[in-house]
Amino acid sequence: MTLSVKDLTVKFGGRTILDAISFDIDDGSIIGIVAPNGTGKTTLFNAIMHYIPLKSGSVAIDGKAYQNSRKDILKLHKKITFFPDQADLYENFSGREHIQLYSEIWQKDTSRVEAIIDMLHMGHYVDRKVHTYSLGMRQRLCFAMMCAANTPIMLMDEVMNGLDPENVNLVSSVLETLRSEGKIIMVASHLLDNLDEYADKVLFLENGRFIFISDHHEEKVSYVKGKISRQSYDSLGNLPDGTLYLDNGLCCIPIQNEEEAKQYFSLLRSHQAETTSIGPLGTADHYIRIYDFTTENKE
Ligand SMILES: Nc1ncnc2c1ncn2[C@@H]1O[C@H](COP(=O)(O)OP(=O)(O)OP(=O)(O)O)[C@@H](O)[C@H]1O
Repeated sequence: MTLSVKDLTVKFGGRTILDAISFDIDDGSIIGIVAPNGTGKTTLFNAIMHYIPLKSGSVAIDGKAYQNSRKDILKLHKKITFFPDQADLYENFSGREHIQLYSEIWQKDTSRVEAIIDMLHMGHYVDRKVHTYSLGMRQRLCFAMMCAANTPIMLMDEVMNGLDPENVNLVSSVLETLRSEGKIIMVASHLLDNLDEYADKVLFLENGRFIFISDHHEEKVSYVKGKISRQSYDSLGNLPDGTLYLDNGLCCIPIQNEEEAKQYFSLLRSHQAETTSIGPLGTADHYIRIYDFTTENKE
């Protein structure tokens, strides 16, 4: 299965939020979408779902484009689900009733309900009414509802919101299981390091377009990284092309081999660098590089 978005443009009151965006995603993929607040991540999901009527561009699954008609939208929603909004939960229903409802509507089969509850460790609270749930409990319920709908394409907006580290790990591992079952999953998230753990690619949105794609399957340049003051950085002397000094004080020096790694590691340490490490640039590093306009590259 392939989800194809072509030339998608969305404007609100003359302001362009998405500017002729195009991409294809094949099954068995998790794609992260990152950008600062208010950039257009949710708008992209709303447009794919046709919650916003498409005026320009198309959304197709396996080459079939879906129009704005009620009939087409119903067909589309059988294949794609959007992470439920916590505000849409029924306060006087139990978690189990929500999971059953989603299973009935999308799959006409409730046989997986118990397995989903076990998988997400919800057994101790799922029979209580939703109005007694904490933020994290509600979030896990919303995720369980998506698992119950079990559509081939899943749009996860801020899926990790309000989850503690243990539950972030749990939901991350379930996302990986869903990918291995062949799902297409898009995750808009501000948990940047977490995306590095499971996303196949991370797309960076700015001014209505994806301006950078970090492909986790491509071979990456390795860097020696360390946090140092601007003053210390300026006194480091000649550094290789491609060295970055990010606005959070992280100095990233590209290395070709172990010898260079040792050389620059010692150099950073001798300049009182904190938290030195070696590795490729992660999503968080790219985020600072891309969205912080005071970032400089050293010649
Ligand atoms: N229905 C709407 N009418 C007018 N403007 C809207 C509408 N929905 C969103 N916007 C605007 O579009 C821009 C993008 O909003 P969107 O919710 O897509 O951002 P986001 O990247 O998901 O942000 P966040 O990280 O805060 O969730 C914002 O400036 C927002 O105010």
